[in-house]
Amino acid sequence: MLKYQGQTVVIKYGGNAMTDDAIKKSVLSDILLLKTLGINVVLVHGGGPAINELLEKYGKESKFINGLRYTDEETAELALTALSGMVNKSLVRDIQRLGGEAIGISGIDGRMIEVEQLSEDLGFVGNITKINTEIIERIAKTAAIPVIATAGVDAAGEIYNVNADTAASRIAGELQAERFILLSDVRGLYSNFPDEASFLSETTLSEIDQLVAAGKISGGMIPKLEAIKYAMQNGLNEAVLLDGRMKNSLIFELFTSEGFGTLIKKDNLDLTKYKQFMS
Ligand SMILES: Nc1ncnc2c1ncn2[C@@H]1O[C@H](COP(=O)(O)OP(=O)(O)O)[C@@H](O)[C@H]1O
Ligand SMILES: CC(=O)N[C@@H](CCC(=O)OP(=O)(O)O)C(=O)O
Repeated sequence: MLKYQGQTVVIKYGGNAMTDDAIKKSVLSDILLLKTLGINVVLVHGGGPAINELLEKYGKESKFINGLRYTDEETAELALTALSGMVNKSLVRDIQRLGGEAIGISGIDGRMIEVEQLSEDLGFVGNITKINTEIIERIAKTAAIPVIATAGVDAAGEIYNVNADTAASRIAGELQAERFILLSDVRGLYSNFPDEASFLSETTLSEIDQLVAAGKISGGMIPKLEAIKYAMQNGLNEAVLLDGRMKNSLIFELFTSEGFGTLIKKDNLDLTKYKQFMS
C-alpha cells in the first residue's frame, strides 16, 4: 500500500508563496499527484497580497495588528472578493488546466466556518466558533480536491475575514488530518530569523513559547504559530512549516524520512517526572 493512501493531508497555501506562476503550477501538480496517489488532499489557501492589491485599487490602506488585518465592512467585502472570487477560482482553474478536478468553496458555503467577532479593535475579523466539515468530507471523497477560501459567517449571516492559517489549522484538527502542511514564503521556523544557521528542522510547542517570549517571532508568523498551537492542543498531532517557493518541497517533505521543513511536535515527555518508575 502506498504511504498516506486513504489518509487526509491538509495543505495551507499562503498568498506570499503563490507569487511565482511557474512555481505555483509546480506546487499544484504536486498536490494533484498526491490526490492521484489516493490521498485525501484538502487545500486551504490564503491570499494576503491579493487582498492588499484590491484594497489599494479602492484607495484603502492595509493595516495589521499582530499579523491580523484590521477589517471594516468594506474591507470584509473586498477580502471576500479577492479570496473567494480571485484566488480561489484561479487555483481551481489551474488545477483543472493541469488535468485535475477541483471544487472551490468558501467558509460561507454550507456555513463551513462559523465565527463571532474576535475583538472590536479588529472590526470584522472572525473568531472561529465551529467548523462544519461535512461539505469538505463530501468533496474529498470524490475525484475533486476541495479548495477552501477562509471567509466566515456569524449567527446573523454577517461575513467576516478569517486568517487563513487559523482556519486551516482548525480544519486540519477537525478532520484529524494525518499531516498538516503550511506552505509559506520561508524555509520554516528560525530561532533567530533570518540567520540561516538558526533554521529549526524540528521544534516543540514549548520551544515555540520560549521563542515568542524572547521576541524571536514577528508578523504573520505570530498567528500562524498560535493557530498551530491551538489545533495541536485540540487533537492535531503535528504540523509542518514548509517552503512553498521551492519546487517539489511537498514531495520531499512527505516522502523522505528527514522531511524538509520545520516539523512542529507536541512536547517531548519530561522523563524526570517518571524517574521513580525507571530505577
Ligand atoms: N522566527 C521566524 N522564523 C521564520 N519566519 C519568521 C520568523 N519571524 C517572522 N517570520 C516571518 O513570517 C513570514 C511568514 O508569515 P506570512 O508572511 O504570514 O506567511 P503566509 O503569507 O505564507 O501565511 C516569513 O516570511 C518571515 O518574514
Ligand atoms: C484576519 C486576516 O488577517 N485575514 C487575512 C486573510 C488572508 C490570509 O490569511 O492570507 P495569507 O495566508 O496569504 O496571509 C488577511 O486579510 O490578509
